[in-house]
Amino acid sequence: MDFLEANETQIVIAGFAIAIAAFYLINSRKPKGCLDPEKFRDFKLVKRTQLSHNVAKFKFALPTPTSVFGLAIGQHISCRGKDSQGEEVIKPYTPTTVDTDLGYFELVIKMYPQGRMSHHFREMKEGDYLSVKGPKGRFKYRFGDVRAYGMLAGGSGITPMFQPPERWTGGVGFVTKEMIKEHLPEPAFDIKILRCGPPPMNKAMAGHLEALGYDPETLFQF
Ligand SMILES: Cc1cc2nc3c(=O)[nH]c(=O)nc-3n(C[C@H](O)[C@H](O)[C@H](O)COP(=O)(O)OP(=O)(O)OC[C@H]3O[C@@H](n4cnc5c(N)ncnc54)[C@H](O)[C@@H]3O)c2cc1C
Repeated sequence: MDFLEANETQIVIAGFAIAIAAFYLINSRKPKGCLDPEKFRDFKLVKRTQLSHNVAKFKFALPTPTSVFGLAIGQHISCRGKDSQGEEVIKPYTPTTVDTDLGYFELVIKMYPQGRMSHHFREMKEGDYLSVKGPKGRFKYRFGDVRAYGMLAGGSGITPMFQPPERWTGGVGFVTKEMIKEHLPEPAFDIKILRCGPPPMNKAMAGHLEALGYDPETLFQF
């Protein structure tokens, strides 16, 4: 009996040792990200592309050409800058790139005339550094979690939706109830509808989704 108990203890200890070794092996193989959730880190602006009169794409370099940013799809970052009065300002932004884009990340920013962080981005030149902290956010995309996603986006809320699809194949334009019915998965327990837009749009979409019979449990607002 004593012999059996001693053997069982050894098996349990061996099991623990294997589990710890496997944990370290898996984690040492996982590429480390460049973000720190506690501390701001600086990234160099290497390219700035004007997309319209008030929207620009900002490309930032990671420490090496093979570095991984370390941001799950659907999560965002905090960016720190200075407003026109020289006061510190921190705002959330969602990169349009994903972790398979090695060595860099990109932000698409809409700059408002009186916007505080907009001022910082408007002033940024190639070679300047941006302070970034993260990852942040309640939403985490995991493949297979639901059967289908539906996405409703407007304004700068389009940026989180740029991440998952290679190319947008859904509808474009003023979003009506009919448009939702045509393009989004029908109400069901195993789908998720994501929405991200200006507050009036989010409110209108919430009304349409409720009227169409979507369960609130299947809705997520960024
Ligand atoms: C999760 C998340 C992700 C986001 N991702 C992106 C992204 O990828 N790209 C992007 O461009 N944005 C994104 N945003 C929005 C972003 O965080 C900022 O809200 C946006 O850049 C505006 O910030 P700002 O400091 O420039 O403007 P603010 O200073 O907040 O001003 C916003 C607007 O209000 C007006 N305003 C400000 N003060 C007054 C006042 N006293 N009276 C009247 N009007 C006033 C300004 O003129 C401007 O039009 C995201 C937001 C969230 C929550």
